[in-house]
Amino acid sequence: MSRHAWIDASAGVAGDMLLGALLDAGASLEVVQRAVDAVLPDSIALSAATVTRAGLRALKAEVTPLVAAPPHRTWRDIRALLDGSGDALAVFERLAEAEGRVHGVDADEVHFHEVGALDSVADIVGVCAALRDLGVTSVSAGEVALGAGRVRTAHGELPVPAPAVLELSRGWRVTSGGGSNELATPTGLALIQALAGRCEDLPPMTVDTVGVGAGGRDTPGRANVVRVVLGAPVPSTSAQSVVLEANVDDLDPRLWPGVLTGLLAEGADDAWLVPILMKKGRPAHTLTVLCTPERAAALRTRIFRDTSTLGVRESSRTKTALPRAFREVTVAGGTVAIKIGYADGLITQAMPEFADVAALAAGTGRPERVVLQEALAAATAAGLIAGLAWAG
Ligand SMILES: O=C([S-])c1cc(C(=O)S)c[n+]([C@@H]2O[C@H](COP(=O)(O)O)[C@@H](O)[C@H]2O)c1
Ligand code: NI
Repeated sequence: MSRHAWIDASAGVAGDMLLGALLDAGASLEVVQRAVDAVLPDSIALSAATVTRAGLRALKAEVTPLVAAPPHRTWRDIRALLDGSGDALAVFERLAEAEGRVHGVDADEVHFHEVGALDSVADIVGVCAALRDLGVTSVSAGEVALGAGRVRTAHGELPVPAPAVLELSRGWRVTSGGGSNELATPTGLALIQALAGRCEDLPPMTVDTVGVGAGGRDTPGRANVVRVVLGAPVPSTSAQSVVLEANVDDLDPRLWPGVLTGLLAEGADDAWLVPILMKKGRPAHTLTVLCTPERAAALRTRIFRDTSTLGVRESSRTKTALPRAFREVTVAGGTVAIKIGYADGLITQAMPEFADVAALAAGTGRPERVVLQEALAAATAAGLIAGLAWAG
């Protein structure tokens, strides 16, 4: 089963905020502590406390070092520490690359100060363990607020967004978010960049859990929190389609119906002919086939096999398909399937399947148009009324 986590970092993000949000969403503190202990034995105590931030309840993850951290650690040291924890390693690799670019040194030689401290290693290992514990199979995140002003660090005073944060923002939608505080830390951004597959506003999903994680500061007027929204992703209704086309002027016209039937049998979503006037004034047809990228090769071969064309044009299109469902209605002499299209959960289209109408008409000896009218009336009586979504 797939479970999606969407991260709302519109008020900023730090490692401990994200950890708090995932614990609030139900990740087990014991499981997370065990994962941290495996990397940093007897070094970190994790706890969580309910707090409020600008009037909102949130969970504050506390990451307490039990030992003094070594003053300088290179990426090489930390890589050895994280050996075997693939996702945490990927997050730290992002940090190392960003720090390397900022300080003009090779990633392997980066010396971490605050960022490599025990608590950020614990944040990263903890967030990865919490996501696993929650059964999360995919992650995305929205625009990230970075903050403004200046911050005190081991490098002295740095402008906000901190240089490593800006490096880690490449390719992501960000904003200052107003105010004059640091809202996103390098660890927070690295977690998002390494774990979230894409930057997007809240995607279509059936939400089951919301977790709210607190940052350290309580700023009036703006809740210093990260939220995670967990649920089942709703399959996308827009998909890539392929269009195959050929202009044909020399095929015996009696062959065309069989060509179209054969293409549909080969897996085309649709196939049609448009009469055209070609070069040299020749009457001809454009054959168009719509299909999924997976079926394109077989359908191209079929076009070459069944028609006289010497070339097939191919282009890629985005297709938006409304979610659809079928309901059966009963009319005199049998049943007819009604194909229903939905937009935002409302019925936009409810149409009897014509193959059912034709079969019933043939079987009962009644005109197709009468069976069609009966099926439409039965659909309306069943509450399947098309056009409601467009009613204003
Ligand atoms: O430790 C280092 S090298 C460091 C570099 C930078 C740069 O932007 S470069 C920034 N900082 C600041 O450290 C704290 C802690 O960050 P975490 O990611 O560990 O939460 C934060 O204020 C950074 O701006 C440190
Ligand atoms: Ni730095």
